[in-house]
Amino acid sequence: MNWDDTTETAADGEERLVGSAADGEDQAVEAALRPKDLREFVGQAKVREQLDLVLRAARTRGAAADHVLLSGAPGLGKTTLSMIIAAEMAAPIRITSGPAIQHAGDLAAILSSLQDGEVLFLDEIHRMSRPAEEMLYMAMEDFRVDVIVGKGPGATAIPLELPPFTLVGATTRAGLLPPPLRDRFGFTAHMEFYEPAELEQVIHRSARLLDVETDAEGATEIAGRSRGTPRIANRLLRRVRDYAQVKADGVITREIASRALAVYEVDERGLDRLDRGVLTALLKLFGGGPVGLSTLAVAVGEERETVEEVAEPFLVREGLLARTPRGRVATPAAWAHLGLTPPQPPPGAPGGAGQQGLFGA
Ligand SMILES: Nc1ncnc2c1ncn2[C@@H]1O[C@H](COP(=O)(O)OP(=O)(O)OP(=O)(O)O)[C@@H](O)[C@H]1O
Repeated sequence: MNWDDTTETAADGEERLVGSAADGEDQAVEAALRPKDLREFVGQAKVREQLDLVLRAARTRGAAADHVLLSGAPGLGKTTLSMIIAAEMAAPIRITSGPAIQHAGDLAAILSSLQDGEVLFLDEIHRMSRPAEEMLYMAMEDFRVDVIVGKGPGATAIPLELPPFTLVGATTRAGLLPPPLRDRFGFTAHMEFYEPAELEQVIHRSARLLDVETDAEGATEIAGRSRGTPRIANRLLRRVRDYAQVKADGVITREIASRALAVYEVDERGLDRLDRGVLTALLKLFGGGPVGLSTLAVAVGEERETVEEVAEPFLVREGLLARTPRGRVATPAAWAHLGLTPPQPPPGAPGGAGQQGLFGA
């Protein structure tokens, strides 16, 4: 699977309980829920093992760790890992993001004020401006930047020595990084979506920190609806906690989790109202497709972009919908998930209406 295709937009987290970008409430509580060291960090076993080696080796040498590139969808723990890197190196951390660095001078100001060994976390590194990016090449490789003073023919480059530092770049789109930038990272890790059992661990840990009692089945129920993403798991946990406290005795069981998430219209597979609306239209109005994106969007009453960027990535990832050259097509799993029966082909016809794109004879 090419995960770049399945990355949700930053906008989707604003109103959706199952959006993977951080909303205001997430930002307020996430600091409290972040694991503080590699042992507490759940899942991503290979990344943890490799990073542990990189950091131990750097500590042994008494040097700053190699630059680290973390790629993966929003909410999988890139910011958390960057903070862990700083903590494990007993180094301070500076946090900024690509869109905040539009001029090379912005970057020069940050780099020149770094302390020896400091970790610089650069989120959305693929969104930095080109001049800043070029300055970063030299900074990463030689711990030096050329600051340009003046303009036109009289401009001069003044070299500026930097202290050794560790750049941790994070991106949802590793494919968009220019190769010269990608090549300057000593260690690159791709974060995968989490398995349900790993999300259960995240939920139990967060429940302990939030002081809410959760039984094993309650955590399983929430994990199954969390779309492989710790941020969503933590958010659903908070909504289920509200329900448990208002409508029950405060303890999260399977029954309570499932009743709470029914209120929020998040189904047992993590689809919300928008996702189900798209699937329902595709199945009921278009016999499972193929149907063009614009037609589907009109049928759902949403913008084309909303269907394409917000709903579809997860439906594709879940194997419920396929994007084909002839249009959007539902898979057999989509029919099963909504409890509907695919139309049968008339006798002698090659394949059913809903199956033409993907499964036609
Ligand atoms: N492996 C993990 N174990 C426990 N909690 C985790 C893990 N990964 C992420 N979390 C929790 O999920 C939330 C989101 O994590 P984080 O902010 O690090 O994601 P991110 O990948 O940086 O997202 P974005 O790309 O939107 O910045 C945090 O509250 C964090 O505590």
